[in-house]
Amino acid sequence: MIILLDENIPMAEHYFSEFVQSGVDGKAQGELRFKAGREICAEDVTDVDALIVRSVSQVNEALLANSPVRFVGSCTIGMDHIDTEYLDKRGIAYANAPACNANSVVEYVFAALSHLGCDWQGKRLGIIGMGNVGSALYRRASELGVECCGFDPLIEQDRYPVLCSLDEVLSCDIVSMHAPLSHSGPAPSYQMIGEAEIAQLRSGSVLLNCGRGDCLDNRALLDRLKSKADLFTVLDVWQDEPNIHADLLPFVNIATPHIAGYSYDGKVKGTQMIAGSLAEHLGQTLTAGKSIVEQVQAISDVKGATAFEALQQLIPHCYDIKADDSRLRAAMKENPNGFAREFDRLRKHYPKRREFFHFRLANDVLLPEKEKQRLEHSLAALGFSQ
Ligand SMILES: NC(=O)C1=CN([C@@H]2O[C@H](COP(=O)(O)OP(=O)(O)OC[C@H]3O[C@@H](n4cnc5c(N)ncnc54)[C@H](O)[C@@H]3O)[C@@H](O)[C@H]2O)C=CC1
Ligand SMILES: O=C(O)C(=O)[C@H](O)COP(=O)(O)O
Repeated sequence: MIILLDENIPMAEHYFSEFVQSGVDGKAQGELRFKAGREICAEDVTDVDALIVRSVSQVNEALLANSPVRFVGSCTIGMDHIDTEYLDKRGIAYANAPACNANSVVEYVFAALSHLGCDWQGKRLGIIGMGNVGSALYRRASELGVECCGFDPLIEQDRYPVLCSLDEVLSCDIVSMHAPLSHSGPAPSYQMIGEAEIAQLRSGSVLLNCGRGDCLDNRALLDRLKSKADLFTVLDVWQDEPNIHADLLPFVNIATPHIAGYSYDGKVKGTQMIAGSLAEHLGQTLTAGKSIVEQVQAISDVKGATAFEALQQLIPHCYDIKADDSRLRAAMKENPNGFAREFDRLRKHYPKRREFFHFRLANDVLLPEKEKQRLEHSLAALGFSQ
């Protein structure tokens, strides 16, 4: 079997080699091939049986019309790059990796708020899209005592009493976008947050987009930020990636190159899930074992006069979102004519980022009793090891 994979798939050999194992004569019965996701084209798949991609490869008729591909796997949550209608028509099996990096995105949101100095206690959080990511964010924020509500037109309210109108979400102190991209259907999300919705955002509120760039009208956002810089904005996803809008970047408080879901744990889980789906498609059982070494790292020397200040010190030890932001700005400054290349380069060479459960606070922070309790509770709610 010949498998073509996006080169940006960690542990790909570990999980996919068994599909091209040696035959009786010692020769491999197939091949794993790797290519940059954005460059995968029709000529690459003329003899390929399975195609394993990430979000940057457009999988559609133009790519697959003359190929024998029977299985497409995307090691991502999002599926907007896959023309499932076409694959259904051709009888090509496909799979994505639901929730693989949902925890990574949730941690990104808290890292961003912490970096902005936005103490979530007493704030209202509005979530757009209450799927795996949105509901995980909802659960975690609720445990932290944050008042939350969510907008999701595709879920029945009876199933989820926290659901509310988009207007209500937009009136919150923190608005976090986690909708998938869609252009049609009952609730198209393409530019669902446009000029009118942006105008509804309260002065001093925080807007985060960690879903898809096209759900937010970047031009309208820039207009608002230019006329009144009264919002805090966190953009992980952008319109027209990787050609992000250069003029928007300076107005955004935290800017990252679509890496909210890039924890190593989340990415490897995506690889493993898709290898499992391919095995299932082939009627096999995946034999590759777990590839990640679980280790808890102790963090000490954390200080602060409040629980939030202590968290502000602790979180960057685990995930330093400011470093992601600085790398993006520095790369764009150094190479103003090569934004797209820099965006992709940062994604390809993304440092290994472990999720919060790999860390534990090792020192006693000198805090008043009430703050101490809040810190302990917050550490557990955020998923740190004890
Ligand atoms: N920035 C990043 O690195 C990452 C981004 N994502 C994006 O986040 C999206 C959401 O991920 P999950 O929650 O795991 O997906 P999911 O499929 O579990 O849930 C998506 C939810 O959004 C809702 N929805 C659909 N259209 C909507 C609309 N117009 N307005 C509000 N809600 C709408 C759906 O009903 C569903 O409940 C993915 O589709 C992907 O595009 C996911 C992972 C990482
Ligand atoms: O899982 C998703 O959906 C995402 O947005 C991915 O984390 C994005 O990563 P790439 O697929 O673009 O590497």
